[in-house]
Amino acid sequence: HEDFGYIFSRNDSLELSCHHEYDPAKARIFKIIVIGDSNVGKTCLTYRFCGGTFLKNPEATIGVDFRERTVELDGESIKVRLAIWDTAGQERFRKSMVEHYYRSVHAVIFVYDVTSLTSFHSIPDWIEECSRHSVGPLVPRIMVGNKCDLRDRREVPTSAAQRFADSYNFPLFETSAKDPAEKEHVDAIFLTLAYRLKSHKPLRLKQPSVSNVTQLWNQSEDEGTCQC
Ligand SMILES: Nc1nc2c(ncn2[C@@H]2O[C@H](COP(=O)(O)OP(=O)(O)OP(=O)(O)O)[C@@H](O)[C@H]2O)c(=O)[nH]1
Ligand SMILES: [Mg+2]
Repeated sequence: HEDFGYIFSRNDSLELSCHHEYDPAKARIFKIIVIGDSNVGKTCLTYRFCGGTFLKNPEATIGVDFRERTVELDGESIKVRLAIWDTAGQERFRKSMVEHYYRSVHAVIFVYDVTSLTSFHSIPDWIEECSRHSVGPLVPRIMVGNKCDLRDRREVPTSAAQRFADSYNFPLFETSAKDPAEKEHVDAIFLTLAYRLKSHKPLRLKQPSVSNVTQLWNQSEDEGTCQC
């Protein structure tokens, strides 16, 4: 079937029927797309979250790579399956897939490379592509600046990225898929999104404990607090 979202839901029900302890009533699956220029580290970030390690020598993504991780929220009471679409940044490897990327998407992660101003300046184009594909305003969007481990090569100051993110009302995170010390932070970024998707309402998030994180949910005053 052409629609990969459909394949996901079929696999989902297959697996659900094989695992008796898995309560389908408590399992929800969300499609998250990871978008941004080629070479910003989308594959390494998603691999870090789903595989737990830094992927050495990744190849440019062709079309899309699917990754998935089930996370437990609120202790173990709620299981959420994150179906992560690691998209291709190179135009020639993505053009036939773009419609599939955006179909029935639940959340969008825009990634840039903090050592590449060009990749940061591309973000408006990615936002524009997203809007063109009728992704609704209620679909959460976040921005991630990757490769923070390359401190000497930084080209995108946090302050500029934060101003930009604020102007779109996006939370901003800066992290590194490579730095092992950032592993928990990468988890926290995806968990943040999972909580938001689960609750279906905007959340005001606490500043994560990792010091070089910048994040904001610029939401209204009457919102809850994330537990991560
Ligand atoms: N130093 C450093 N290098 C990274 C980091 N994340 C990714 N890289 C490197 O950046 C290069 C590109 O990483 P990918 O994850 O393949 O980039 P991508 O965004 O998936 O690229 P496309 O698939 O072409 O869109 C690789 O050489 C990675 O080793 C990071 O956090 N720090
Ligand atoms: Mg890739």
